Amino acid sequence: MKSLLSVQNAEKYYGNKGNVTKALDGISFDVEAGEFLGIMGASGSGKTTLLNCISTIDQVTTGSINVKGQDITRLKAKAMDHFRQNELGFIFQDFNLLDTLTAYENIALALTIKGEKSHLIHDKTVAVAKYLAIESVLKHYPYQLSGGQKQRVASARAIITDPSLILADEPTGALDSKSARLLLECFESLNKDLNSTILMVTHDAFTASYAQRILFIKDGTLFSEILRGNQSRKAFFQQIIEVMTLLGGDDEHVL
Ligand SMILES: Nc1ncnc2c1ncn2[C@@H]1O[C@H](COP(=O)(O)OP(=O)(O)OP(=O)(O)O)[C@@H](O)[C@H]1O
Repeated sequence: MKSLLSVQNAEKYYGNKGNVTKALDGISFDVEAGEFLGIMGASGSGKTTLLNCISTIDQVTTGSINVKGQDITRLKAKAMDHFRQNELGFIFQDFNLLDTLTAYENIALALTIKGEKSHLIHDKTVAVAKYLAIESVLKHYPYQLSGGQKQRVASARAIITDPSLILADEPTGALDSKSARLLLECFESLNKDLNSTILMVTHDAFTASYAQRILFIKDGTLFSEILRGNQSRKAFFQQIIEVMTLLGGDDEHVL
């Protein structure tokens, strides 16, 4: 089966002669459609750089990144916009909601920009909101929402266009543990019920334990990979902690 995402020998250098940082050092991996993949690693290991290169916010120095067979490192500006709009959904640590728009308007924005018919926008927005249990707050502005509600609005916004790939960067970073659990259960059902492909960067073992597979990155390269398989989430959590210990650090440093 062909991969949805294929990263091959990706290298990324920052800086210039005499002052070069190698943020990605020849990393390669594949993600199948319908996978829920976690990416972990110590601070500075290259997680955000990797996510930024996949999302075309940044560009690899060498190597290729294929999404649905298309090398996205070679896209021209217009094709890149199209790729971002149609293939990707973004979820950020700090929500990135527009403060002057209601939850409904935030969620519907991508469809509004696309020029979809308003009844279709309405039906889709309400359906997605119901799915994420935020239907009752659709008329609220971001300042009227809890952190957990904000992140579920942001998640609704990310999935409303049915993207091929959902990219989440520390999605639970600003949430209390109850809201984090609720959000991760939403991710789990998105992945199971709707077959959404999720790529989630996190430093948190609890958050990562909701993924099916985890890549551990060290110094811009792949250090280890573990699969949840049939084991319970708790057992997987323990396995994650063990790899984090091997990576060299405690909770505070390995992340
Ligand atoms: N724009 C930049 N210019 C120069 N160096 C950079 C830039 N962005 C990242 N780096 C460097 O690249 C390396 C990888 O950084 P990156 O932000 O990808 O790590 P990370 O794993 O996401 O870290 P964290 O968990 O702390 O967010 C680090 O050494 C960082 O200092």
